[in-house]
Amino acid sequence: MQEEYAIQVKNVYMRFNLARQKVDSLKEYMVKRLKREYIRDEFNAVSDVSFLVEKGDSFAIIGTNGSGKSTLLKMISGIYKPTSGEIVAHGSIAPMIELGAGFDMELTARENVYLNGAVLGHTKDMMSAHFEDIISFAELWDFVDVPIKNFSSGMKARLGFAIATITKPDILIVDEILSVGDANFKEKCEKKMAEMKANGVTLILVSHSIEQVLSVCNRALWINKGRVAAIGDVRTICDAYMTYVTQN
Ligand SMILES: Nc1ncnc2c1ncn2[C@@H]1O[C@H](COP(=O)(O)OP(=O)(O)OP(=O)(O)O)[C@@H](O)[C@H]1O
Repeated sequence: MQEEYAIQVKNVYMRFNLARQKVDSLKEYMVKRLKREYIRDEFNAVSDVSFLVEKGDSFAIIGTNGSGKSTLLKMISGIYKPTSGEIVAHGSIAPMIELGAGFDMELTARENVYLNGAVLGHTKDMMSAHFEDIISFAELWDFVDVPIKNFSSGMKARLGFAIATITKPDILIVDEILSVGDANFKEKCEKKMAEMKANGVTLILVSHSIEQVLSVCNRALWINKGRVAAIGDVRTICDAYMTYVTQN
């Protein structure tokens, strides 16, 4: 793989097993399995997906509900191992994928900054050095010693985004979670993403807001039923996707 690429995804598949019937106990499960009555449906959430993200690109992944966007992001972040295929990433990755991932709901915002920092591979000193900036960006000074189980989803997203971006990753992966933020926070995040972009950070963004995708990204992948529908310049791909959505 050539070094100008931040991420290479090659012929990637992700297969899930779905239980067809409800089983209430382990005993019932074992009996059904022995009798071969327990049937599982296998399906590919992602099928034969290949693409390259160049260093410094802001790359959007768009598609309808259930098309495989989050599954793809989880594989790129190393949360899921592809069933087959290969993913190579050059550089450190900060994933902001699931709201609250890397957080302990019983701990305070202050404690979670250190916990989440450790999950992302950063030292305590590093997190202390950035602590004030993180809380300021998230605008959470009034809640810094409150357990985050009492936070709204927008407050959790603010904290997660502030931690993920303060540590200057090479590749920032942002899933739909920004959608829970209010208009002011969304604007702040977009500004921050633009600043990171200017500093050469590669961004991968999943969003249902075509407006946001067009304002933040330069390239896009449209994924449909787990397969690549189209890939290229952001405007061309968004136009094709919007035409498809309005016709279906
Ligand atoms: N852990 C899992 N086990 C089984 N099926 C799963 C799992 N995670 C996702 N799926 C299924 O895989 C498909 C793709 O899901 P995914 O969350 O990647 O879609 P998405 O494009 O991110 O959707 P949305 O826009 O609704 O967030 C869906 O049919 C979903 O039900």
